[in-house]
Amino acid sequence: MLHDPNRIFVFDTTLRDGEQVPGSQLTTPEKIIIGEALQALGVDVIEAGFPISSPGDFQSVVELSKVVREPIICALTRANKGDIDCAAAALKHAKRPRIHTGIGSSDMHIKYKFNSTREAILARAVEAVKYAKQFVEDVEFYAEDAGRADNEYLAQMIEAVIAAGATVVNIPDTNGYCLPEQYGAKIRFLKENVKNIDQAIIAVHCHNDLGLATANSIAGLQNGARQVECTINGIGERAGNTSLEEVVMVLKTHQSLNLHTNINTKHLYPLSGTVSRMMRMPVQPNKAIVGRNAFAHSSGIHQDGVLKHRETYEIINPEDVGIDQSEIILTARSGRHALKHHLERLGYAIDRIDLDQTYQRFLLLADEKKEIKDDDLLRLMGDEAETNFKNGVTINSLEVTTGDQSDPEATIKLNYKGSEHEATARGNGPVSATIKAIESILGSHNEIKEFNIHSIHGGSDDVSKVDMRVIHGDKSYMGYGFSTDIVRASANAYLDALNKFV
Ligand SMILES: CC(=O)SCCNC(=O)CCNC(=O)[C@H](O)C(C)(C)COP(=O)(O)OP(=O)(O)OC[C@H]1O[C@@H](n2cnc3c(N)ncnc32)[C@H](O)[C@@H]1OP(=O)(O)O
Ligand SMILES: CC(C)C(=O)C(=O)O
Repeated sequence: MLHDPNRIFVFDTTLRDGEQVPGSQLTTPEKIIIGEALQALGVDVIEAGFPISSPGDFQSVVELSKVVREPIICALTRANKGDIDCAAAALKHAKRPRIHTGIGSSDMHIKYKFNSTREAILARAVEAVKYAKQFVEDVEFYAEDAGRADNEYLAQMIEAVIAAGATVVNIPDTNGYCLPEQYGAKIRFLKENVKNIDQAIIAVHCHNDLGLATANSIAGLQNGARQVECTINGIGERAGNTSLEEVVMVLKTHQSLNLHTNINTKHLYPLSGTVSRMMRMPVQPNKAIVGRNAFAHSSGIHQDGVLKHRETYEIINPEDVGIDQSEIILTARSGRHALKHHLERLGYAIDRIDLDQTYQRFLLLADEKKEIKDDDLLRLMGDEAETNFKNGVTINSLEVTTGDQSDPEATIKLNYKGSEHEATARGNGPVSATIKAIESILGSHNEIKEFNIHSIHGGSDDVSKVDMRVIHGDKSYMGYGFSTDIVRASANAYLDALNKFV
């Protein structure tokens, strides 16, 4: 029934299973932003919510259905009429609606959750699919806890729900229990033993309780499943779901699997950041594909290799997932090649430096600090004073008003081109007001790519250190500023960067 037998349909459930993470609940406008980004990413199905669960979730499915028109919009239900009625109502504006209904299929669920029998549960499954079919053509059935279900019984259930009209049959490893070989064999068993299986698409929906969600999903796809259910950053109930970016990049990297998706992988990293911020779920630094360290190299042998030929230590081109470039992080485990690379990047003429001697001094500093940043290198090279304010744009005074009753406002007096200039500006915070005031005097706007505030010792009365990367033309300049006032430290950092090119 599929045009392309090797095409994998990506079913994203960030807004439903992902949103089951405690503290990650989204508002309707947030769901719409993520939904539109998922559409741009190229997912085939968006599971938008569980409409019966709350009026807010119902409304989110309604609103998302109105504006996100390309992917199928799916709503989850239990196997009962009330849930299905509610999902059908929530999907009434969807261009391509799908109801996702289902029930537990393992003896554990049948006995303890439902206090029921296999026969009665199978009958409820069929009834739910038939009922959902009265509202929409596209009905997906989930056999909850299929990972622990008896394969013979599961096959009977799947055959019955396909006969009742299910277009997609989802075989969830709800508790992340299976080994990849077991899960792959389960999908193969269904392919071989369910008579009408070719009338539906098999979906894999794996949880990560043993860290096997991606491996299990791939095993399922290798054995005949053609829809993968996943979430951005792998978020979801308990240890999470299969991570969309992982499964997509496995398929892209291993062309020999001969399976492909419609995902525009360059959107993966930006969308990971959006989801992380909106759901208040930081991405672990070593997370595959989208973690901060996924393309960061910090040990000398690796750094040397990457600098000589990126692919010695990178199986994925960071640009393919929307990351500008890999990072070479200087630590006490770095070698001369990495140090030279950073010194050259900061504009030092390497032929005028005694690299061995600099490297020894670098190691002493690196043993004291976990990471050597640009400002540490500048200080190591004794260069900071030289670049700081060398073109003479300096601050004479800075007054800032801020609070929660009006927009923050900054008035700044700068020494610029031999005379004093004053400007006032408003922003969404005191730092943005100050930067805008500086820019109105200098008559230029520069993008700030990175902006970090650190306290040196830790107290609220501490000196803050601000570093920022300012983009000017096709170059970027680091700026550093210090002050007990974070706004003043930010202004100092901005001017430090500006003075390198003004
Ligand atoms: C594996 C998954 O991720 S499934 C999705 C999980 N997501 C959620 O649960 C979030 C949304 N859930 C909710 O908002 C609420 O739990 C609701 C609205 C669905 C139900 O709330 P309540 O009616 O108060 O029931 P509660 O959640 O306490 O218990 C679940 C009931 O549903 C039944 N049930 C559970 N799964 C199913 C199913 N697939 N089909 C039919 N009934 C089911 C349980 O047996 C229990 O019924 P009982 O009251 O007869 O014992
Ligand atoms: C609702 C189903 C698909 C689910 O989330 C699970 O079984 O994990």
